Amino acid sequence: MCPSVDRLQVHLPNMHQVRFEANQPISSVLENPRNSKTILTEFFKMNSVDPNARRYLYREFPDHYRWLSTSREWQKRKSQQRVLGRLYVASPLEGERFYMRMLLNHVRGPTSFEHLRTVNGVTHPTFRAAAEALGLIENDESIRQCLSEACSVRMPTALRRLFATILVYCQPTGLRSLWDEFFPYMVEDYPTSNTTNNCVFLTNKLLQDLDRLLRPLRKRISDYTELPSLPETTDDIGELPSIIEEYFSIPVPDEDLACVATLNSDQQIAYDTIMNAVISKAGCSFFVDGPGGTGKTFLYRALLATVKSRGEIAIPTATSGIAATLLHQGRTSHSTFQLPLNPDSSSTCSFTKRSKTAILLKNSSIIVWDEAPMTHIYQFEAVDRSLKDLMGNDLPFGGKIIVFGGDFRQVLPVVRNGTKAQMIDASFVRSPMWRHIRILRLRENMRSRDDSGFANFLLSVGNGNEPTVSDQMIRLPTGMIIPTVADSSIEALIDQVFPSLSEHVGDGNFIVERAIITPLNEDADRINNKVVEKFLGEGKMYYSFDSVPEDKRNLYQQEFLNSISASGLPPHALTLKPGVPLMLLRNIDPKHGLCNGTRLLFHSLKDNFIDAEILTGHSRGNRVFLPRIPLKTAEDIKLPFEDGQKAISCEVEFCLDYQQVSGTNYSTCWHIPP
Ligand SMILES: Nc1ncnc2c1ncn2[C@@H]1O[C@H](COP(=O)(O)OP(=O)(O)OP(=O)(O)O)[C@@H](O)[C@H]1O
Repeated sequence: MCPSVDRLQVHLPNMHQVRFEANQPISSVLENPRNSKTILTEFFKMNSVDPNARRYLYREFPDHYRWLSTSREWQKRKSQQRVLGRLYVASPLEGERFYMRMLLNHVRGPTSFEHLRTVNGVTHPTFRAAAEALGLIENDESIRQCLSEACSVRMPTALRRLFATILVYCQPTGLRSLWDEFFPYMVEDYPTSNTTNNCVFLTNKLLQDLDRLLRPLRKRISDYTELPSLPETTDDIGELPSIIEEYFSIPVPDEDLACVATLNSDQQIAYDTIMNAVISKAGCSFFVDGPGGTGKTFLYRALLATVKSRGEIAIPTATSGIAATLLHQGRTSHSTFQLPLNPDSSSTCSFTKRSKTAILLKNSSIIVWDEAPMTHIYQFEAVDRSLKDLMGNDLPFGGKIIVFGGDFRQVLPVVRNGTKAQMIDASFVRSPMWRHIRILRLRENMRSRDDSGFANFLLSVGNGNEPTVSDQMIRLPTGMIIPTVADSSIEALIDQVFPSLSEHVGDGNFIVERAIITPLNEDADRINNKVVEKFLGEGKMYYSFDSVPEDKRNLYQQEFLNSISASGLPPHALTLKPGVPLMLLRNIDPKHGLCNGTRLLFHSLKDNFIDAEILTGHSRGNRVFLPRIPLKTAEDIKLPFEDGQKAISCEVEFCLDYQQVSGTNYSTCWHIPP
């Protein structure tokens, strides 16, 4: 019974229920002013006279105002009593009432039905149109609008990438008309051909470019039959030698080659040992073991650059997309080996012996696999089986030179709801192959060279040497703790991590070096909102469109779906301002630097896509456009319905990855004291 619940009417103008006696003349019923006052109309009235009332949504109103049924009016609540407001249900089949209810759940302080239909100064004829203008419902035209808005920025490269992303993730209908409409904008930066058939030249060039963008996403332009087809002569880019040609067409970065000259002593020993194996073609596997910051990635870059500059193939891969972006031409291990999504003890990789993947693997001199401790044992076994088969060699991994690397102190394979023992059992060290692997150790923390206290503390936590206080909690050194200050601890934390934020708006280097890490989405959302408030200017709210497939009876109300904060999905309402840092939550296009964990800088406010600049990885500095993408919640997530779908408004969240707590990928790593 506590807190009490007030039910709130939801009715269209003059469509509310009125009670009257059977013998009452209808004219007296209509003339009685009491009958035209409802909980909703009086909510509007209160908003028009009391500025304080405008702070609340309709459903929040009963917590601050009390409905007096005798006088039929709202009155400011004096007591601290907690009251919940619940709006009566409306089904999408009811049309306008459903959309009005949706608006009531998002618009604060409406003063009339007409005001509720007004978005950015425009009064829309229907509630549906208003909900659409506010970005609450998906529009049949949304993909077209997204592309046409993107055209106005006049960045054909980003536009072509956006078009490829839409092809893969958004399943657009009427593809041919989208192509026809946006073709001129996508080819704007191409040189014109002197040949008579300039249009054919531009079409083929665009098709080739799109095909190149689609390949890493495992699609081909020919999969989209509505589009013009790529002529035979140009469609053979992916034939046998071309994959190797493509590999060598990208030059070795000078800064990676320069790493070789500055290796520290541990790195040098590891480098020499591995290079000797490469030169003598002695098939063996290594594991580069080093706590966070000891220069594992630095060593891989040196190795990969040296091998490639010798004219040999070096394949860089990593378990997560974000680690892959740190390596030149790096791809996730899923994509490199075409690993099954849910492998078991007898799985193999899905590439065939004649595929391009197989050609590249077979001809490679070295494979570097970063973040190996995060990979499930079955995935290593699948790669081992497939490489043995490919190479016709029974040595571990078919006799290939593989350099695994990572840090077992960081993240082990994720076994959802698994115990510690299950996670350890799923890890590489439990594989029979582990005993064939030669361990190379890196010990000097290169990231915290000027802060040995922090480096030692981190190592002590990672090695499990730090004394626990109770419940396996460790005591943080006082210097790392921000003292609790009544209600403003979060503010103090934000000021510490992002000092003088307003002076650094748009400063990618400042932003990318700092982060606040928190294990719960709920806290991340709360902190994000506070940080975004500190940025100057008006924000733009991006909403998700949430739905449950097959929910024909509309069992799940919008506000319930909107309130779910599922792992891996951004919040329903995401406020962004220019200069705000973002983090991508999906592997959209790892090859071009867009993967789970990529950090971006939000550029400008657009209604239908996010215009941002990549701040991390090899694609740093590139501008990208991210459309709305349909996403599903994970299948094993505990929701009261199966197969829940959450089509989210955008892919980004200024939120922080909590996977790397002990890895300290960020220079400042603060823990919020409990
Ligand atoms: N020999 C070196 N000379 C100069 N700088 C180095 C050297 N080795 C590593 N660094 C620098 O130290 C920092 C940490 O290195 P790196 O990212 O390679 O560590 P890591 O072991 O891969 O860390 P993590 O486990 O957190 O991913 C980087 O900024 C890198 O450029």
